[in-house]
Amino acid sequence: MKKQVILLPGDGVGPEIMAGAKAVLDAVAMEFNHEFTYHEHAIGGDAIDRFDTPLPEDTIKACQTADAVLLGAVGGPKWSGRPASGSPESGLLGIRKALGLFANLRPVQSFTPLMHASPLKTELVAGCDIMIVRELTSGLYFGRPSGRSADGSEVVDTLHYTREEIERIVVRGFEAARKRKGRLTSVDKANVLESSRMWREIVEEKARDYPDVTVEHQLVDAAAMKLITNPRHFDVIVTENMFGDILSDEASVLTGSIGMLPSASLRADGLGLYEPVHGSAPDIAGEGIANPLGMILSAAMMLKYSFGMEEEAEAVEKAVIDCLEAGNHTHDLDVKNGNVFGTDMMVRKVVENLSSRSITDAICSSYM
Ligand SMILES: NC(=O)C1=CN([C@@H]2O[C@H](COP(=O)(O)OP(=O)(O)OC[C@H]3O[C@@H](n4cnc5c(N)ncnc54)[C@H](O)[C@@H]3O)[C@@H](O)[C@H]2O)C=CC1
Ligand SMILES: CC(C)CC(=O)C(=O)O
Ligand SMILES: [Mg+2]
Repeated sequence: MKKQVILLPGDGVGPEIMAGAKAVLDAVAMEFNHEFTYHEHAIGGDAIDRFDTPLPEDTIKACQTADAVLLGAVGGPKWSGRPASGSPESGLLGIRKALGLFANLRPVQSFTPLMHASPLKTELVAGCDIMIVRELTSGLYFGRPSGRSADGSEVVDTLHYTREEIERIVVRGFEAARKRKGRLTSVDKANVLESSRMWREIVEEKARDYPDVTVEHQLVDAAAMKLITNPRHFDVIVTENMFGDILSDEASVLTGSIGMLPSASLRADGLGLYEPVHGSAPDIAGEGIANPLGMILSAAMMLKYSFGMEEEAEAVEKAVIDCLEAGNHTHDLDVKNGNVFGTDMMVRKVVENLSSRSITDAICSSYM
């Protein structure tokens, strides 16, 4: 199959891990006889520096006509003085909105070789497998008004939803639960927020169409606690944009590192943008030590969700697990034994599990 992928490396560790995902996709293309072509475009701080805007028109146009988009990360201290509306992060919010990517899937699973890398007890973490379904193009990150008064003494952000926006993400949550263990936890703050009350009503309405799914409601503060005290309780979590953002970083602790978590941001027709859950990690950028696995697993999600390449996606996931089982890891994973590798060597270990020695050498020599 021929597929055109837009690469948005962005800032900080973004370009370092993007190179790793591309190497893994090159291995998949060779092994499964596909042709992936890549076009790189600017976003975030990189786009501010080069084009004076965090989201150039050209980037939006390229993404709109692509088969899928891969994104590294945006942001960093270099651009921290800018107003929210011109920040690197606004470029990311902007591309999600421009492409209509309302459904953000964030799978969180505990990997057996990393069980001891989590600060949580192994008996709590073992067997965790959660899918966070986060609403991505509305809610608190997009509501208007948002801003500061002229004299600087007042600020406002707005949590706004239409019925249709809640319905479509709730349906995604039910659909995901139906394909998994059949349990849906809707997370809200209905004891305080009007938006959450409507969210709850809609979940109850949609539940009638999914008698095979067991539904519960949890308040977000209690859900944050239960994610740590009883993570295996959860199957699918469906929630508002900011709640999902916060809960997914928290849930990453179950896996041992935020560097492990991938995500897919999807539109109804299957167009997707794939990115790791973490940010640009400015504290380690340029050191060549970032964990590339969240980015690589995001590329696996692209193969599955945008290209329908289930077998190829499973091959990448297996290559990652085999790499970890061989004792390989990056510095962020607090594993006692084994080899601590930098980004490039970790990528090579994954590519080795997909390809012959000569192909691995060819791919990695051009990339490292
Ligand atoms: N999707 C995106 O592009 C996101 C961007 N950001 C932006 O990133 C910048 C930094 O934000 P932070 O709050 O520091 O969050 P962060 O996720 O970038 O980093 C948090 C901690 O996790 C570590 N970390 C993150 N990714 C890692 C990886 N792949 N390997 C090893 N360690 C890793 C970092 O070194 C840091 O100690 C900010 O400008 C923020 O707005 C934050 C979250 C998401
Ligand atoms: C705009 C982003 C920085 C929000 C975020 O942290 C995320 O999507 O994970
Ligand atoms: Mg986040």
